[in-house]
Amino acid sequence: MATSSRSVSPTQSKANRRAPPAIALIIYPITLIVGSIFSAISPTARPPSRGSSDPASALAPTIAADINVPDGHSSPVNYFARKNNIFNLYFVKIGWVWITFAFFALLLTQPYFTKAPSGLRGKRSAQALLRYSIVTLAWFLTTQWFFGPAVIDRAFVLTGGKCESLTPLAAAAGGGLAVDSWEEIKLIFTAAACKVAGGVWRGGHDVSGHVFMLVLGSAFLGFETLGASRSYLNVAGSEAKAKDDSDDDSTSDNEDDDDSVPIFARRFAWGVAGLSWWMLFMTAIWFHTWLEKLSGLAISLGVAYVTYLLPQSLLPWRDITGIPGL
Ligand SMILES: CCCCCCCC/C=C\CCCCCCCC(=O)SCCNC(=O)CCNC(=O)[C@H](O)C(C)(C)COP(=O)(O)O
Ligand SMILES: Nc1ncnc2c1ncn2[C@@H]1O[C@H](COP(=O)(O)O)[C@@H](OP(=O)(O)O)[C@H]1O
Repeated sequence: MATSSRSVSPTQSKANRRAPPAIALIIYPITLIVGSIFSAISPTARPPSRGSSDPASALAPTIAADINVPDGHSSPVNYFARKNNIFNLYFVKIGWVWITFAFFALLLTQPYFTKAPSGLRGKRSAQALLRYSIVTLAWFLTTQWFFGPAVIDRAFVLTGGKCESLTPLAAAAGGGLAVDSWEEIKLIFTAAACKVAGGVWRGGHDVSGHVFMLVLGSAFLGFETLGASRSYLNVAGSEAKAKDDSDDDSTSDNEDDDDSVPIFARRFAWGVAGLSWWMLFMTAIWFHTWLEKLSGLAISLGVAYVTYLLPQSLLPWRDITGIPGL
């Protein structure tokens, strides 16, 4: 890397001061640590069979002891420990739809985009769309498809995991899959195909898709909303100052400006980010091992770093992706 791109010019340091704060990301490890500690010490979260004498307990999932056992296998005491809780079904399981809606709501309503000086408007929107594309591509490759099974599924198989408790008959009947031998079923090797075929995805390192998606999605919305809000406050502040300074006996032209739509869009985006955080906390308490949560967190923070923090120090990258609110 050229040293010149790392040296900090006055303009750059001013830009960095206005950039979204990296320290905000600390909320994610804290959430996972607090959730995991709670799950280890709470009597409701800790099943009686897994006492402190079990040396593996620190690495094991808690009440949902086998997270990949199909629904109905156990009846957790807490509503949020159920896989079929309404927030999991209609919010997390289609989480990228909510994140996409919230992002486009910002893009179409925020003065930072809609009231930008001509020339800047297109650039800001294109850079925001690029940032959306980067995080969407990362989400897509990690959880949905990576030239075949997703990164998460490949990691699971590579670390020794497989689809168990599955008979070819059950597979054909349960999933309607055109397979007639166990070997053929194993070839499918995605968590979704295994579940559809009535099997249990067991054995390997199961990176938490929930942790990955909820951290990435909420960080993305947090950075974008914060950027748009800061810019809004600056614009509003300077407009108010200009208004004060001017000779103002006449009625203001701005009186008919309606801020309710941009404000609603920002609240909606914060709402999606906030609910994502809450579901992350629930995942931290009720699902997965420490290590599986950590790997989901590491991948998502890596993507957030490349998209939002690297541009603060690497000028050529900043010129491409931009920084929200600048
Ligand atoms: C100029 C803009 C271009 C954008 C595209 C750029 C490149 C992106 C490349 C491909 C992306 C294609 C799809 C983008 C679609 C965006 C719209 C949608 O959100 S449709 C998808 C809806 N699906 C979801 O939201 C699923 C979310 N759920 C999950 O990911 C998983 O359930 C889980 C990870 C949360 C948990 O996994 P599980 O195995 O436990 O279920
Ligand atoms: N906060 C949450 N609420 C409900 N279920 C959750 C959850 N976090 C994880 N799970 C469930 O735990 C399993 C593993 O999740 P992941 O690997 O994505 O983190 C998934 O089960 P299913 O795949 O049977 O739905 C998922 O639905």
